[in-house]
Amino acid sequence: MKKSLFTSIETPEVNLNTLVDSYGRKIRKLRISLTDKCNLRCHYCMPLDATFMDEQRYLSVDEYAQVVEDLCKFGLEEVRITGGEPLLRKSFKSLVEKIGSLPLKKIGLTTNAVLLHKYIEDLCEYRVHHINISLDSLNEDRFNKITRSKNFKKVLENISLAKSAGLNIKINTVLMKGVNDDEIFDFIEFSRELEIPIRFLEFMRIGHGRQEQEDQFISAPEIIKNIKKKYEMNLISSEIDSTSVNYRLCNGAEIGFIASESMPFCGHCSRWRLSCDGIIKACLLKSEGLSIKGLESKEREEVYYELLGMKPFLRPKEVSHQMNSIGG
Ligand SMILES: Nc1nc2c(ncn2[C@@H]2O[C@H](COP(=O)(O)OP(=O)(O)OP(=O)(O)O)[C@@H](O)[C@H]2O)c(=O)[nH]1
Ligand SMILES: C[S@@+](CC[C@H](N)C(=O)[O-])C[C@H]1O[C@@H](n2cnc3c(N)ncnc32)[C@H](O)[C@@H]1O
Ligand code: SF4
Ligand code: SF4
Repeated sequence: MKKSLFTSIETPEVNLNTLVDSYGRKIRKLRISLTDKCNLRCHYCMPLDATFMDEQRYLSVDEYAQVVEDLCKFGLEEVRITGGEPLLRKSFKSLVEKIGSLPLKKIGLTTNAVLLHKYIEDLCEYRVHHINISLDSLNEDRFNKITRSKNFKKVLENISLAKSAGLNIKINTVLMKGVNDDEIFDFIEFSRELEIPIRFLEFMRIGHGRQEQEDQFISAPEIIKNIKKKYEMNLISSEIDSTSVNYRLCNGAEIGFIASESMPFCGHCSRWRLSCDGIIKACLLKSEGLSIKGLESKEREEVYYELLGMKPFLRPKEVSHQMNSIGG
């Protein structure tokens, strides 16, 4: 691994410290996982009898805020709250209240939306305005089968509620061959009608569904070819470190593709992750990370310095850990 560096550009007025690695990737986004637990059991993500860590190991609200505050000094701009299911965390409200007071440009939440109705006001008030919601089927039976739950109506209701409250919503849909790939055009219509962008995620080789991944995988280029038979697609410009490539269709729908398998985006990756037990990681697909729990300010800085050298340049092939354990 090449050595990494902090850059420091000082002027009389400002002190711009940024975290830039030796490949020129600036760390400006942090994903924080609030729990590895979940109230659903999406079959590609976790088994029915999943086991979770002891809550005693969780970071406290102050510990999360400390790391975010540290990183803000080094140029952090965005935080996305995830899990497991982040809305299960009992201290969710105090966490967003604290994070919302920090100098971040954008705060997001990735959720299955089952409990979203409880927190709409808090999200609006504490600047958590970018909500990505997982929805893998528009068919109730199928949704319930994929998630091994009975929450379809609640999730749809909560999507509408969040949209009416003025939150920026995006839908995340993992497309799986023989499971939900016959719904692509229904999803496009749903997105157009509700005026909510939808992103189709490639089924990644991570988590519980790794065995099925090979059979059920459909690549983004394959889906695009299919959609082009019906709609003209115009590329929309996105931030260079965006996970998705986005298009406007001729019917007005905005759709995107997160093609982590067929078109990895590691070259512009700007993300670090913080797990609920205080392990800070440079990559979603790497097991290695560094613990920041209980460290003093100077020691945390040393951890950030070391982590800069830990982000792979090429997408790792073998992944042994679960998505919910690191914050998907
Ligand atoms: N390989 C890889 N996949 C990622 C990364 N970040 C997100 N993803 C994938 O993208 C999916 C959706 O991520 P979201 O939680 O919606 O976050 P996002 O796309 O970064 O969110 P925006 O802020 O809306 O751009 C995740 O479930 C992963 O499958 C990453 O750093 N590497
Ligand atoms: C791990 S979940 C955590 C947040 C929340 N529970 C949710 O479902 O949005 C984050 C995202 O990861 C996606 N995901 C989980 N396992 C995946 C896999 N093997 N391939 C692609 N996406 C996956 C989910 O569909 C979801 O959109
Ligand atoms: S994808 Fe999200 S909602 Fe589904 S089991 Fe995993 S953590 Fe839970
Ligand atoms: S695989 Fe790792 S390095 Fe590549 S984009 Fe994802 S988190 Fe970043």
